[in-house]
Amino acid sequence: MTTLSTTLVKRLEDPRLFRQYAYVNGKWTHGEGGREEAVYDPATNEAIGHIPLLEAEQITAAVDAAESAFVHWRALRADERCERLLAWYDLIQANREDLATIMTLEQGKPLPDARGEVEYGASFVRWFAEEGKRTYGETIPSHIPNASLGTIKEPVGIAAMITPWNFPLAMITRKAAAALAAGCPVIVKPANETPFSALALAELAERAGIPDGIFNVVLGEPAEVSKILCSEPRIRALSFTGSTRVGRLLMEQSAGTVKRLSLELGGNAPFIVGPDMDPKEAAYAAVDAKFQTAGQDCLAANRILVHESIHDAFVEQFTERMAALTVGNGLQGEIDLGPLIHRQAVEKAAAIVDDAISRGATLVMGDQSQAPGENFFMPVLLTGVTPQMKVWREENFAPVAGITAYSSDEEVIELANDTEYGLAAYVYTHDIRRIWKLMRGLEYGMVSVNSVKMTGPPVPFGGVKQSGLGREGGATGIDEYLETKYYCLGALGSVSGS
Ligand SMILES: NC(=O)c1ccc[n+]([C@@H]2O[C@H](COP(=O)([O-])OP(=O)(O)OC[C@H]3O[C@@H](n4cnc5c(N)ncnc54)[C@H](O)[C@@H]3O)[C@@H](O)[C@H]2O)c1
Ligand SMILES: N[C@@H](CC=O)C(=O)O
Repeated sequence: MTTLSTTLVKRLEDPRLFRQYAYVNGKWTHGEGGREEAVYDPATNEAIGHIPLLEAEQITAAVDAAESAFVHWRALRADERCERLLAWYDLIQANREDLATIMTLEQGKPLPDARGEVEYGASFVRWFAEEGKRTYGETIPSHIPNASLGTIKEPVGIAAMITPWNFPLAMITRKAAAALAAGCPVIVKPANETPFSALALAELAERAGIPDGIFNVVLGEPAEVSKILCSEPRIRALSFTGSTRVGRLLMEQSAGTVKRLSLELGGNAPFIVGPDMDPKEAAYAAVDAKFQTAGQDCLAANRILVHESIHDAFVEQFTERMAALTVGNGLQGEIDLGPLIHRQAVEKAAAIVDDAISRGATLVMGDQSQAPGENFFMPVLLTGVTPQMKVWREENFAPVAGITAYSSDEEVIELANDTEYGLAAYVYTHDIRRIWKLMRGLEYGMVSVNSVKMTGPPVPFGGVKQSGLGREGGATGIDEYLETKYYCLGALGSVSGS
């Protein structure tokens, strides 16, 4: 296996967090077929390490291990699982700096954002550690003479998790902590672009005393591994975060084993600005909501819909704020936007901008000759965006902002809903009647009013329409990994209150 890159060796306080193996049944595992893949720093295109591509039998071995380990893990008391999860949480926090460095190197996001993601990811571990103690069943007033009825909650079984590269740590912990707290073993398949954050989490899970076979990280050719995970009958739940395209595919592949599915898919968020808003306040918020993680965020404000009465003032303020954004290597200094994940993402962004211009949009800002490297894309502002353009129809997943003017609440609701996606929407207005009307009229799983920040452990995160199924986080996130068992205790004699 390749040696550690010198950049990483120098930067990590604990180099054992950087692993170039899969993690199965508590063992660091290489690929039995000898296949491997390089992982690149998107800022420099330098290989930072290699990962093994496991063979089919090795994926099945992970399921075997999870199946054996499940027996003991589910039998632990909820407070015992809570203690292991809290130990994991403490270790993630204690190693925050190294985890952030690994993340910036493999994903490209600026170091302060990576630190923020570690914090965010850890917060789900603490949340679900506690929620695991509150998986209550219920008693049901009986309609059957002399019987007691009720429900108990039981772990669904082995849970597989397939996660994306844009949030390489938090998208794992938001799923895995819920499953582990519920008593389920977990098999994670991270994105091949960003495997090292997942492997560092595995190292810390081992140190936290999470038993062998309970937290596994498998690596391989994505379509190959996913097919095995989806068709494996012993895997009872599949939780996926990623594109709607791949989500549909996994749904089809899981039909044969009728799995419990949680799907956190793409978004195409509208950002609606009412006529009563201060253009500067709204424009600054819109810049924040669009350009985080260089626009590679499922919550990114893709379609900015501004009331015609303040459109020009808004564009002026947006442009001014946007001009101050810095683009560069996330490890160096005060950077707002890192690189995109790879060259294809840059090409896709350029094609979306060209398409918009060819259909009549105006390019207000975004000079690509200023890009500091092959995988960088300078932030773009387009005005005069219409529903016919790709920038409107597709989740652009790039720092490309499109502004459209509208004239009435009815029109803006129709425009905002004109998409197959339904993850999150932003509303900026202080008019309470307008807030209520928009909140109710928008076909989205999450609506954030006058706030860019909307996520966190207590929140039932998720979308409607083709943005997904189910919710992660919050009081109900753990239900994705629990079965309800109904019981009827009959022939009890006369039961008082039945
Ligand atoms: N709703 C949410 O919470 C949320 C959060 C983060 C990202 N996302 C979405 O994720 C997408 C970006 O991430 P991405 O590019 O990694 O998504 P992606 O769908 O390409 O990949 C996601 C995962 O699926 C795997 N995969 C890719 N092709 C596959 C195939 N043919 N068969 C099986 N597995 C395959 C990848 O290796 C990765 O692990 C965006 O659409 C974004 O909106 C959604
Ligand atoms: N920002 C989102 C991830 C989407 O890409 C989150 O908080 O979950």
